Amino acid sequence: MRVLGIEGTAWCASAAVYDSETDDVHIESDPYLPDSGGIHPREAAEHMSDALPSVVDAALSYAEREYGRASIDAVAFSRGPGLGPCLRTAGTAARSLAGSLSVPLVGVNHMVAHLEIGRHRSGFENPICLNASGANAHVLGYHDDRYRVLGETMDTGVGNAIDKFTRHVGWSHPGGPKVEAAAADGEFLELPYVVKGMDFSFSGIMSAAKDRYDEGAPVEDVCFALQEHVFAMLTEVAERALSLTGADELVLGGGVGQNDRLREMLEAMCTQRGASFFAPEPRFLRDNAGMIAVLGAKMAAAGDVVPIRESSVDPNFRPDEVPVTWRPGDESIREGPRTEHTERARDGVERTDRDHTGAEATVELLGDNRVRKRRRSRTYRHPELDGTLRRSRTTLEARLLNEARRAGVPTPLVHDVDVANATLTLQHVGERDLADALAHGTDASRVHTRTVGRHLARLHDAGIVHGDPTTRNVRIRSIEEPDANVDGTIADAPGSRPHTYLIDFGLGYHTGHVEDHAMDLHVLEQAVAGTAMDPESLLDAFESGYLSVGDSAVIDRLRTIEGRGRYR
Ligand SMILES: C[C@@H](O)[C@H](NC(=O)OP(=O)(O)OC[C@H]1O[C@@H](n2cnc3c(N)ncnc32)[C@H](O)[C@@H]1O)C(=O)O
Ligand SMILES: Nc1ncnc2c1ncn2[C@@H]1O[C@H](COP(=O)(O)OP(=O)(O)OP(=O)(O)O)[C@@H](O)[C@H]1O
Ligand SMILES: [Fe+2]
Repeated sequence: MRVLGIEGTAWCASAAVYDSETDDVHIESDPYLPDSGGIHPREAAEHMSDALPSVVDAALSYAEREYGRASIDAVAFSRGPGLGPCLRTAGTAARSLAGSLSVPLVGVNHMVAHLEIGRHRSGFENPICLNASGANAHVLGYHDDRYRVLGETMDTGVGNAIDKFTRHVGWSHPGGPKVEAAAADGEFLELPYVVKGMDFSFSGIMSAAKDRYDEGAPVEDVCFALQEHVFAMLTEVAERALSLTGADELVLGGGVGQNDRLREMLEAMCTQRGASFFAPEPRFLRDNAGMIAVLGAKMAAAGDVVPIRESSVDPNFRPDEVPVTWRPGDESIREGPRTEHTERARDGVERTDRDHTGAEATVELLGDNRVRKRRRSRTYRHPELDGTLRRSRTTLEARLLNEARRAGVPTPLVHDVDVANATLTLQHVGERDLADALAHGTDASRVHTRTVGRHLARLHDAGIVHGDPTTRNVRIRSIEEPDANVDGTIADAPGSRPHTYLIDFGLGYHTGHVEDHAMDLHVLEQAVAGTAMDPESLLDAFESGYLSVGDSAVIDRLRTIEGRGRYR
């Protein structure tokens, strides 16, 4: 099959021809470069209408030369996300071409295309994908017929964040390559580092970077520090996603993926944990119609075409809204191939009797009902950032584990704290992780998730957030008669051992803000929705547990967070 792809979400007017027999992708692009400042939506739309006809002509001439007349079988275009006026221009061009060539039209989600091109070029079966583009930043995994958003930016996209800093220092758009060049001569300085579970935010680090520059720090140093912090955050969340799902393949997508330092960090992280990493070549990372044509061919082959009258564009098109028609539905990130350590990590009850390597730490069983948790040095991080993070998270975890227990939330006892070696000796609790139980979808899982809701509400009431309440950070003990206990009350029976514990408080902090509390719930719900069987009833149980103790304003805020168009 041969597909003509059209890309026009924002800055890049592009057309491509993909031949699925030979796997050849020919791309013609004409970028919009603003004279000053960032991307102006009106100028970008004007560029799109001026430039698109000629790149389409060039792509069609190529197709005719290579494959002969009438060689195109379908036209694929980006339906969103992106700037409305640009999308509409590209959509109109695609519709009229499909009409004049008398071929079907395929509406492609641009972010899924960034992901699928990596999967296609790598040959990986079931990777986690990190999309690091201008207007977006998220980690995705395939589960239950959709690409689930496992984590994402809570404010701007990663490239836009970097571009805002370079505008502040007076550099022209795009800023990413300039920051990369300047960073080569820079030295480390400390900036904020914000990871919440698998979500992250850039606003704090960007205003701190501007402040450091305004205070006279050398711009090379600020650029160096920006890259070290921002890319370490992305690498950390990618590793967390691998750890949560047990996947052992990672692909990178998006324009910021052209950055050597980001690729180096991701490569190092994957090597350290025995996973495979792939980044497509730069022409497929930045916006391009090649990725639209390649995904368009897969969709067309699956019959996933769109009638012209239903082909309107969607500036807020999220990747998890796309029904994935071109992959077998029974594939899931949960079922992905396993490395030796994830095999051990995912084998159910026996897991507790073995040592374990998490995203951050190695947990060793010591006998005597104790475990030793050591935060390993991560070679991808700058040594200074690495040391600070490991030490501060160790101290914080010890303190918050104790405070949480005083607030009535079951946590392991802290037997010993060795900050210099980033090591804690803790009570061994529970029999397995909630994540392993959820994969089997039993009634008892609902009891446990309801209890997690109550635990988080108690924690929040005490002014603490967990910061990373994924299903790997809940330890459970089996409940013999789950049906008799569906209200989850047995944890409270006097003298009984708890059946649900919270662990891993290294990302926790003190706060009374409803927004921060709601983020905790969001992290838990993303983890459940992204990996569990029958997530709906689990989420209901979780929220009713939370409401039985906590503030309904937090649940209201959670709905707002979920509904937010977060990309700016
Ligand atoms: C919706 C769509 O229009 C949007 N497109 C987009 O963001 O363009 P993309 O090509 O994926 O990424 C552009 C960004 O990529 C950054 N960039 C390019 N080269 C870079 C480099 N060497 N280092 C860091 N950032 C780089 C630029 O500064 C710019 O912010 C998206 O994919 O989110
Ligand atoms: N006190 C404990 N009792 C029993 N098992 C534990 C305990 N602490 C940790 N574990 C086991 O070790 C695993 C990793 O621990 P933890 O989550 O604290 O480390 P981590 O590296 O921060 O993990 P991640 O970042 O993947 O959540 C847990 O999922 C759990 O299976
Ligand atoms: Fe893009």
